[in-house]
Amino acid sequence: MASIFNFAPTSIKGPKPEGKPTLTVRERFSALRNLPEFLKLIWETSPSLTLGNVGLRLLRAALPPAMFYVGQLILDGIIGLARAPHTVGQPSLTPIISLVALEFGLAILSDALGRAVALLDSLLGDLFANRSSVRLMEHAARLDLDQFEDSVFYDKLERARRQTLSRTVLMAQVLSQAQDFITMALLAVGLVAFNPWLLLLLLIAVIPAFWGESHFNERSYSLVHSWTPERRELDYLRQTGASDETAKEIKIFGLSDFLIDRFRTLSDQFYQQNKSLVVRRASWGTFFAAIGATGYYAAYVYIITDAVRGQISVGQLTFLASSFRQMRSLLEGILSRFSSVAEGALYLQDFFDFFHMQPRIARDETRPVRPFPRPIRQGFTFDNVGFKYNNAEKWAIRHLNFTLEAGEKLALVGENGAGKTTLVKLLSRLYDPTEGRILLDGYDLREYDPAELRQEIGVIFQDFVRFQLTAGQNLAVGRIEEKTNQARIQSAAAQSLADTVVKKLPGGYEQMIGRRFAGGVDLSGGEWQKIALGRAYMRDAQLLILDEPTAALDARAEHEVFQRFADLTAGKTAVLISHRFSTVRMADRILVIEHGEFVEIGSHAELLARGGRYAELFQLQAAGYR
Ligand SMILES: Nc1ncnc2c1ncn2[C@@H]1O[C@H](COP(=O)(O)OP(=O)(O)OP(=O)(O)O)[C@@H](O)[C@H]1O
Repeated sequence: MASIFNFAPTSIKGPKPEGKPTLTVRERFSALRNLPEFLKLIWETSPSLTLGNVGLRLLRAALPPAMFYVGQLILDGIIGLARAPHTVGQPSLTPIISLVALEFGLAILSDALGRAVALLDSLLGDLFANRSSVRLMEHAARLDLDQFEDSVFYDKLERARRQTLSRTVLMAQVLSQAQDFITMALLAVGLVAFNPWLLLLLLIAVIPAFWGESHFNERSYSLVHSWTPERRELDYLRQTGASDETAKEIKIFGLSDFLIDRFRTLSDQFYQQNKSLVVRRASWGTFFAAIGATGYYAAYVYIITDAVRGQISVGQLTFLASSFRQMRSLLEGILSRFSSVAEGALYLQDFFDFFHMQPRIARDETRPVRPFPRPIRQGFTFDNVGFKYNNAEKWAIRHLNFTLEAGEKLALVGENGAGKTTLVKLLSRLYDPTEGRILLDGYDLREYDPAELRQEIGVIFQDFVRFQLTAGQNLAVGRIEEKTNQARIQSAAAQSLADTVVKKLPGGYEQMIGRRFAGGVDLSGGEWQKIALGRAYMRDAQLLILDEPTAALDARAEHEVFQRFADLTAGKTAVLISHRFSTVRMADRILVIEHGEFVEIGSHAELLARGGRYAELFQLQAAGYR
C-alpha cells in the first residue's frame, strides 16, 4: 500500500503521465453495457419514484414542440387579422386570446413538471446513494481479510465509494437523455417536413463539439482513475494530520510540517495536471461551439430567405427558427451528455468491479456443510500447514504439525514476527493455509460453515478495536445479538475485571468511551484491554483465543485475570499468546515457534527440563527480574 512514510522511487516525483492509455471508441461504447444493470438498481431502489419520474419526463418532453406550434398559430392568426379587409367589421380576437391562454397554460405546466422532475430526481438520487452505501458496506463485510490487505482492493473500494454519490447525477443524465430524445424527435418531424437537409446540417455542425466533449471526458476519467492511490493518500494525510488518534504523536514528533508538505506536493501536482486538462477543454470547447453556431446561423439565413420569398408564413418562420434553436441546444446537450453518460458508464465499471469481487473463504453452496461439533472432541490438527501472505516473498508459517487438543490451554511462544498471530488467524479462518490443511475433529476446516466456525471461536487480538461506543456496547460487540442483555454484559465485565473500569465511569455502562463524540471519556491502555477481554466472555465460544491480552495490564491485574481465566474456561479449549512467561507457564502445554516453524511443544516443566529454546528464553526473562 502506498504509504506516506514510504518515499520509494515509485512515489510521484515528476509529472505523472496523464492517465492510462487513451480508450478506444469501442471501449467507450462498450462501457455503456453497464447501463442496464445500473437502471435495474435504480428501479429496485424505488419502482414508484422511478415510474413517476419517467412518466413526468415523457409528458414534459412533448411540451416544447406543442408550445412552438401554438406560437406559430398565434403569429399567423395576428398577421391574418391585420391583413383582413376592415370593411368586414371588427374581427374577433377570441381565437387568438384562447391560443395565448393555451400557451400560458402550457408554460405553467412545463415549469411545474420541471420542478416535479427535479424533486423526484433528488429523492430518488438520495435513496439510491443510501442504498448503494448499504450495499457497499454489506459487500465489504463479506470479503476476505486478505482482500482488505491489498492496495488494489483499496483502490477499487475507494472508487466504488466515490461512485455512490456521483451516480445519482448519472441517473438524472440518463433520464434527461431519454426525455430530450423524445422532444428532439418531435421537433425533427416539423423540420424534416420543411427541409431534411437542414437537419443534416445541424447534425454535422454539432459533431465537433460532441467529439471534443467525449475526448476530454475520457481524458478526465483517465486522470482521476490513475490518481486513485494518490487521492487515497491525500485523504489519509488529511485524516492523519488532524485526528484525535494521531494528534499526540504528531505534536510530540513535530510531524505536521512533514504531513502538510506531502499533502501540498501531491495536491499541487494533481491541480496542475487537472488545470492543463480543463484549460485545453475550455479552449477547444469554445472553438467547437463556434462551429455549431455557424451551422445554426447558416440554416437561419436559409429559412429567412424562404420567408422573405413568401414560401413560408411568418408563423412558420418563428416555429422553424425556434425549433431549430431548440434542436441545436438539445442535440448539443444530447451529444455532450452522451459522452458524459459514457464516462459515467466507465466509472460504473469500477463500481460493479467492486461488487463482482468475491470472497474465497465462503460457504460452498454446492456441498452440504459439515455440522460443527458440539462439543469439539479431538481438537484442531495442523497437518503440514504453510502460509504466505499476499505479495509476500517469505513464508509466515511453514511445515507446522501439531494438535491443539480439545479442552487444553495452549500457549504460543516465539519472538516478534515468529508467526503466532498468523497461526491464530488461520485457526479462525480469516485466511486459509497456502499449503497443508487444518483439521477439526478429523475433517478439513473448509468443510465447515465459516460463519458457524467463527461463532464458536472468541478471539481478542492484540490490536483490538477501540470502538467509539458506550462501555456496555464495547463489551457487547463480543456477542452483538446480546446487546440489550444487561445481565450478560455485566457478568462478562466482572469476569474480565472490566467492571472496575465501568464503576469509575460517570455514566457507567451507558458512558460513551473514546474522545471522538460529545461527552466521550477516554480510557488508559490497560482499562481498554479489560473491556476488550470482556468481549471474550460475552461469547459463548468453544475455543477462546487471547492474543497478548494482558500486555497493558499491571502485574496484579494480570495475575488475577489469569487466575480467573483458568476457572472460567474450564472444559474449553484456549490459545494464549504472551511474551510474559509468568502467564505462559500456566498453560497446559506451550508451543514454541521460530521463523514460522515448529520448534518444540510441552508443559512448562517438560520444556525447562529439556533445556531447549523455551528454557533459554525463560532464563533470559527470569534473569531480567533478578
Ligand atoms: N498482513 C500481513 N501481510 C504481510 N505480511 C504479514 C502480515 N501480517 C504479518 N506478516 C508477516 O508475517 C510474519 C508473522 O507475523 P505474525 O504477526 O504472525 O507474528 P507474531 O509472532 O504474532 O509477532 P508479534 O509477537 O510481534 O505479535 C511476520 O514476518 C510479519 O511481517
